[in-house]
Amino acid sequence: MAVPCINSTNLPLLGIFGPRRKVTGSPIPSHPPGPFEDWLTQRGLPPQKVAISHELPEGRGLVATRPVRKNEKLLNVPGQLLLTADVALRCSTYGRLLESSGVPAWSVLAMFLAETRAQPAGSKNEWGQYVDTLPSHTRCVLEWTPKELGLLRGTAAMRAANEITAACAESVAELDPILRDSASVPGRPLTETDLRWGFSLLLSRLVRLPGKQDMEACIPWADLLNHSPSADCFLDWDSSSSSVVFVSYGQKSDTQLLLSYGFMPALLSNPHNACNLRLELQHNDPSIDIKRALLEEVGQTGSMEFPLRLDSLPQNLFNFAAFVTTDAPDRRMASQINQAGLLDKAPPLIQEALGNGRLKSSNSGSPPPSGPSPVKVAWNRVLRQLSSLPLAIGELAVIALLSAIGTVIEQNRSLDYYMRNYPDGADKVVGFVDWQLIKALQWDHIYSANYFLALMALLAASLAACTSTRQWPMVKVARRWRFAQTPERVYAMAKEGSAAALPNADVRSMGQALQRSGYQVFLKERSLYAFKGLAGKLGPIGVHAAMLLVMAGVTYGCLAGLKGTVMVPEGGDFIFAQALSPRSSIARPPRGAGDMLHVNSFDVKYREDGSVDQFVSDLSVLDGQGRERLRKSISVNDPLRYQGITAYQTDYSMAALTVRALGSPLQPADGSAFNLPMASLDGKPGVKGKLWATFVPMEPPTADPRITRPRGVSIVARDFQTVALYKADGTFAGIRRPGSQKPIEVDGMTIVVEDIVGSTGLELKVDPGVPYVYAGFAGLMITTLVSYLSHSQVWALQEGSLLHVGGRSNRATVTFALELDDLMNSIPEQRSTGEDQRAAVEIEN
Ligand SMILES: C[S@@+](CC[C@H](N)C(=O)[O-])C[C@H]1O[C@@H](n2cnc3c(N)ncnc32)[C@H](O)[C@@H]1O
Repeated sequence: MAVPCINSTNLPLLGIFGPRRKVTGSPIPSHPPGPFEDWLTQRGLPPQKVAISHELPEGRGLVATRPVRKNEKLLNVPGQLLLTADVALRCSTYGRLLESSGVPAWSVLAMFLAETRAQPAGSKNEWGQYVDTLPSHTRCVLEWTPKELGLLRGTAAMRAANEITAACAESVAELDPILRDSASVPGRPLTETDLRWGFSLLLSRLVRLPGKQDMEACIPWADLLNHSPSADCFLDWDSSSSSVVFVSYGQKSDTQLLLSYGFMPALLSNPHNACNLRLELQHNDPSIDIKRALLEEVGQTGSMEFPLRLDSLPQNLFNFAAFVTTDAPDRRMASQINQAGLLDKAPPLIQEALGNGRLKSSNSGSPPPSGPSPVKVAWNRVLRQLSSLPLAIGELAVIALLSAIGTVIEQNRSLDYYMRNYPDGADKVVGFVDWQLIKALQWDHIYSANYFLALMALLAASLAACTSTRQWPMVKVARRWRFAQTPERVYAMAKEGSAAALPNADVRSMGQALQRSGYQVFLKERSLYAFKGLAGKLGPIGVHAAMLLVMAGVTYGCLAGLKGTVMVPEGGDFIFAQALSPRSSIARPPRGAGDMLHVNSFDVKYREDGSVDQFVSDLSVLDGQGRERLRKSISVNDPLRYQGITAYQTDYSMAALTVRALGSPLQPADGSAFNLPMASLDGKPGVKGKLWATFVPMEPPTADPRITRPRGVSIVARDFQTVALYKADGTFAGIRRPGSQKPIEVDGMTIVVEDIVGSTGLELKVDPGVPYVYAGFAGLMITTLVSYLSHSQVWALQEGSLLHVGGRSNRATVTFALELDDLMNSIPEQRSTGEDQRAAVEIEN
């Protein structure tokens, strides 16, 4: 007699051994044997220690009829009582159709149950007696109305319910052609409802028998055993009297029992009740990349699901939680995530895990590690906050905003300038910007304002923190040689990459091929690890370093630089040091600051249409002895550079008007030309744009107190091309081109405008940060390009004549897959050795 030997620890339905512990309960009467028991006996069921009872809280079930010893066999079910798919195919009217359709075992059984149920009484097949005892409803999810299903909305059970109903619908659809055929068979034609009943019966009764290669079967008699979550795997019983025989259907959660079996254990009575908890790496974790890389090494991803049960917690949940929360992830912690098992005592572990983030499970036997010092924890926290991406983006945004303000508002001008251009009161620029606000917020020198410099320092700290907490550890991980010791590891490492098993291939040939393609190859016995493009991992660090260099250069330039503006008339000169003022107390004048700058000439070049083309100053640098050290004509965007000092052409002015004015008391007796100083009318009421003016007196100065304003001709110039002359009474007299020698008679004077003497406006700068800024930008360009290099890794493991190869790349994955394909194709095929052939024969045998 074949006995289905079922162990309840890995089996959904039955246990056949006695209980591990006693339970108490009132004796429950068993049912007197009826036709079903007779049928069972006819089919070889031996006398049992249990009997059917119909008066159980769970409905029908089995009760023990005498005391059962611990580990005693409880049920003996003969082989001919197993209703398997093979048996069903043999007994079914649709056997051939079912066989040729290739539907799975559970569809065959569902069809057979439905078919048998539909057969008319008296002409049922040999399993009719059994099928007639089956309940017409199981209350499993397949019988729920859409409204009832809707109650699950928003719960994890909804997904499971959908999966079950979808699987059933798919199976029913597969059986549809056979259903249609059932109309031609004697008896009632089968409907989808019949089939669904069959499937719902199987959901609650089908057993998988591990001892019989996981064969699926319905087992009359044994399938009358009810489930108890506290059955302690096998049975609950009362040794004193007939007791209810319970079996554990397996360590099932309430949801599983509700959906598949149509009942729920009493609240909190099911220690196997579980709900899945998903833990993920935190997106703002500065170590997220390194953690991902470490998890990949151990074949995990950044997200894991853990079944939470009332009685125990999965050990690796804590190890994963510790890994997620730690500031110092390492390989050892990552490898502990794969530790299987359950913890019985969770709370202290939880505290420790979340307290210091470096928990080891109590099962490991060793005392928990002491953890990092509070200073280190605080330091790590600061680093983590600093390296947060949102913070860095915020810093950059504020710097960009302040830079925009600095671009719009002229920098380092006089207070007078700001008072004139940003008046207070009703004329505030854009309604709120006035000179007081500009001064208060240091917008007149925003790039050297203390808060701007502090912001730059903060950004620098963010970049440095990101480099040390994220990028450098990533490089360290990438530099490690990681050999795969099993084929599974090869394929796990190559996850989302390319992998293949090459027959008759040699790991050394693979190594040579990789080497030829520029990989660095490491071979350890049968295992190979190769990589290239490590620079791609270093690139981002270089980008950060270059940005830091640029920022350091800018800051150094701001603090240690000197600055000044001068307006020098043609022929005039000045000593650099006199015009330069330090930007902070640490600024030192450069070596050439004691030398002199002489303006040989200043010229304005005009286009044909009269518009200004360029301002050109011819400058000479003279040393203490008056020797010319450098001469250069500078123009806008083409400055003079001398020993760290840069002189830019930025402005111009009119210094004097050279005239001859016959009739004026200023006219020298020899009739030669003389200079009249010109004054800027910039900012005067009614004046727009640049305007200069001078005055030619008609009379000598008088001591008469009644004459307060001398009389004379006003000459006004907007550019170097023309001047306008106005009579003493203010009326317009005429226009003249300087140098045209054309005289004009005004108020009794004959005036000839010879020339306008210009002044060149120079901006002087000493910026010791410039070399660093340039170097930083050069580095930025190079490292940005380097960052785009792919970091590719390949693993290979020799297993007999089979070579397992896997690889992945962080960029250009398609190109990498093609490259790896080509490499694998290029490996010469090895002839199998005699040993390999022997091994193959043994396996076949
Ligand atoms: C394998 S059968 C057990 C025998 C079943 N009571 C019968 O009368 O045929 C599984 C079904 O029994 C019922 N059942 C089993 N254990 C139960 C329990 N502890 N509470 C309520 N119903 C239970 C459920 O309807 C379940 O779908």
